[in-house]
Amino acid sequence: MKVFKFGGASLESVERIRQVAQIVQSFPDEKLLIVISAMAKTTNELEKVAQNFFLRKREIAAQLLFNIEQQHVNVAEALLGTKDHPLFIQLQQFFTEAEWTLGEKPLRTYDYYYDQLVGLGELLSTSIVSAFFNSIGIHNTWLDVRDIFRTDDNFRDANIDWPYTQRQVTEKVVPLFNSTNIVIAQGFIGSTDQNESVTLGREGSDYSAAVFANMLDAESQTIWKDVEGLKNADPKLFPNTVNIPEISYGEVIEMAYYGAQVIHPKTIKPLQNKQIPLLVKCFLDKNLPGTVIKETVDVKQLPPIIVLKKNQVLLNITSKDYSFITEDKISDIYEIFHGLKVKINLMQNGAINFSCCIDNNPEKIELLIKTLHEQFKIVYNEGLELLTVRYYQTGLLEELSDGHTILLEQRSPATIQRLWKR
Ligand SMILES: Nc1ncnc2c1ncn2[C@@H]1O[C@H](COP(=O)(O)OP(=O)(O)O)[C@@H](O)[C@H]1O
Ligand SMILES: N[C@@H](CC(=O)OP(=O)(O)O)C(=O)O
Repeated sequence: MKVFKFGGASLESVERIRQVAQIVQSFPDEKLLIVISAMAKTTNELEKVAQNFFLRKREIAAQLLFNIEQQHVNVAEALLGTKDHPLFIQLQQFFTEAEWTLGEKPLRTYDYYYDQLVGLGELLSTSIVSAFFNSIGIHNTWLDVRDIFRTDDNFRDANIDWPYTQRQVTEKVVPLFNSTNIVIAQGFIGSTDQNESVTLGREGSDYSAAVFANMLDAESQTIWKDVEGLKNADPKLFPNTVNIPEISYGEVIEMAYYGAQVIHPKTIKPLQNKQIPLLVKCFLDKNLPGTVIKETVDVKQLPPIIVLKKNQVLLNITSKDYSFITEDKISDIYEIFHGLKVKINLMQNGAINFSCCIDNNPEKIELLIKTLHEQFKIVYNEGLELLTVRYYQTGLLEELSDGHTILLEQRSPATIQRLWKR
């Protein structure tokens, strides 16, 4: 059994979906559990639907939803060559359910409504791909992953109930492979014990695939991307990147921790626990070697690994009476960050101040500053970038930093981080 994951970029257009079909066809007789994300940009569009609904701008929300419907119906029609197919009834049902949600008064939290609306993207994309595959002879079974992945009600970042979900996988998913070679399921979503839809965090489909791989004891998980494999930096941000043929789980966890937006940070643990290799392959050319992520790889083989996080904010936190920032105060500061679920990307403390760098997330930052302000004086600086280089070399570091004003720096033998203003 292999687990495949196709992300939004691979479903960007009718042509790309046909390319995905060709990849799947090149694995005849394999048992494949295929996890699929929403078509490119759909999740962002659905977020706008949720925001407008919550702001009680129902007409705008309904119009945005209608646009998404049109776009999906067009793709489905282009792939199937007809509108006379049960798929269109299924799509209609999904949209009717979303319209019911839009008809409600938003009495519960934003995160709850977000999850009821935003997971729609994966239900649509999987239904379309499944129907298209069946129409061209790639026989498969469509699975509603909300019947399998049981989570808590931590909406927008739900946690999987592993024992319950494992039982569901064993009792409901494994038997499907007696009558089909291919099962298609949604990434990113699950459901609570009250049958409320949840999402697992943005870009969480890699993680969904890893949960399946773990629970199915898969021989490997492959994530199909628009890049030749895992590279030493994001090729959209840096020229002259190189492909990394082999890298360890630990190193990928570090990359994700520092903000590399290529593999979801939660993906590795379920795979590492069962020593399942993670392959990163290019859907544009499946013959490229890609990257193998496994337990041990000699770090001497690795090039310098570069991660750049944009849109950072530096907070300088000082006690109001200029007293020392000692352990008790640091503990208060941590509690505030933890309570508001704000991740610190870099921190440093001096005698009377504590500096830290966080993502500029407008949803959270206002409340964070307000809460910190009750005890501390806050100065903040926006529009910054955080560079992390592992296995750094001086020449490269100076080249990358050239012309930038460095506001904070931290280094260990393996890693350097620099927060700068361009
Ligand atoms: N170190 C890296 N190696 C390769 N790609 C990277 C890296 N860091 C960031 N990326 C970006 O990840 C993108 C692919 O991931 P993503 O857009 O999330 O795909 P999908 O949504 O289809 O799964 C690439 O186009 C690339 O710009
Ligand atoms: N569609 C969701 C989940 C996901 O993982 O997408 P992708 O595989 O395209 O990053 C998102 O955009 O967050």
